[in-house]
Amino acid sequence: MGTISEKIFSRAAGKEAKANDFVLADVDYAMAHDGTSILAVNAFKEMEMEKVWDPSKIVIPFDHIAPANTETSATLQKEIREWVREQGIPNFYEIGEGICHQVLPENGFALPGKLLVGADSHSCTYGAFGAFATGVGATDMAEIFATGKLWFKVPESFRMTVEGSLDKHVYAKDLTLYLIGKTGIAGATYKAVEFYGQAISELSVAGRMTLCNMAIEMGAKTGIVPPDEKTFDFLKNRAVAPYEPVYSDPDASYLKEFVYDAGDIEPHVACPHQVDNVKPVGEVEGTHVDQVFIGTCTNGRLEDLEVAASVLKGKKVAVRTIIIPASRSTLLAAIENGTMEILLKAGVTPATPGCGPCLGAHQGVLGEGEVCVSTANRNFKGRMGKDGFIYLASPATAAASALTGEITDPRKI
Ligand SMILES: CC(C)[C@H](C(=O)O)[C@@H](O)C(=O)O
Ligand code: SF4
Repeated sequence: MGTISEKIFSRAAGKEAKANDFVLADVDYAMAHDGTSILAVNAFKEMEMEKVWDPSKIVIPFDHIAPANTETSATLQKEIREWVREQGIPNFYEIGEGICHQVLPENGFALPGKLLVGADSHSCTYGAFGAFATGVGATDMAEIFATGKLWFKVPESFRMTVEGSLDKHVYAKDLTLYLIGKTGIAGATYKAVEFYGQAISELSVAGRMTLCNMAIEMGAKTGIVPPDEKTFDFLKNRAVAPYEPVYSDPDASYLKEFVYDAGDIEPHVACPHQVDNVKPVGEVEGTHVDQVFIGTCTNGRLEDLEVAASVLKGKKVAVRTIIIPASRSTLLAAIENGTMEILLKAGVTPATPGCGPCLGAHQGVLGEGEVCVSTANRNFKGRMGKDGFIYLASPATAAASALTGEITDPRKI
């Protein structure tokens, strides 16, 4: 019978949908942020549309260059705010509320069985809740704004199982980088990757978000973790609508199945300039570091900040270290439980919840030849400054490297 994707598309298209079918599907929630909504809004206006299909289903967070860094971005943001007001879109999140991929789950939009589409490639993050969630371009988003529908080719699915438990000092990010290293940046192109196994069930909700966030980095259309009690607990008092969890059938058909052993996974880093250039941290230990960045939609959640604090507690960073909580509520929680104080005393520089320097626009871009250990999801050439070098790592590895000024195995701190 069906995979999770086939089942979600069957419901959303109102007829049985199988892998490779083309379907016109009803989108449950649509997201566009300050970086992409202006393009979508312009395309929407060009279509001579007046009203969006359903203002309550559209979510607009301001996170990418927030607060604005130039007059141009300030003016574009002003135009989006005006459009949001005109359209009566209630789910608008101002600068400082956080990164779109944190804001949607926290506010209960990322729900099992739903179809979510975002004008951002890391919208696959919501698959951590058993949704089918994917990124589209601005003109597709304009189509959704207008009609609430979009054409999809139902993806074929991969089944990735990670058996056993991760070691104590190995985190969701290490697991994710390991899987991307095995699959390659194009190894799962246009596939939906379903994740199974003990190591996946043992991941926290935040860890599952880290994993699904980076599904796109193996080329996947989305990554999906089947929802369980942890998911339902997280959604209690948050879900904006009733939802129905969807699971694959025992005889569902997968294009490929992969089985990995969590015991084989150690701390990993993705070396410049490609996300699948993944190595165990030991192979690059000692590499000089100029900046450490802990944050983003991949690893800016409370547990990530807590891990960093556990490494930095009572010590001082040796290089400039920027820490950006993924959302206002993450920042508040980190203040309330003392995490923020530990980090500040260790010498880190905080910034407004949002994307920060992740996309190379502001708040910590790199100088020529500089090296950054970052907890983000992309390390392409030019990503954080045109001649910078980015090593992607877990918050533990990033914090350990901040203490020494060189890439450091967190197990040795
Ligand atoms: C700006 C936006 C379109 C982009 C994306 O889609 O991923 C950004 O979030 C990124 O991570 O590069
Ligand atoms: S934090 Fe980085 S990867 Fe995530 S949405 Fe923002 S720019 Fe994109």
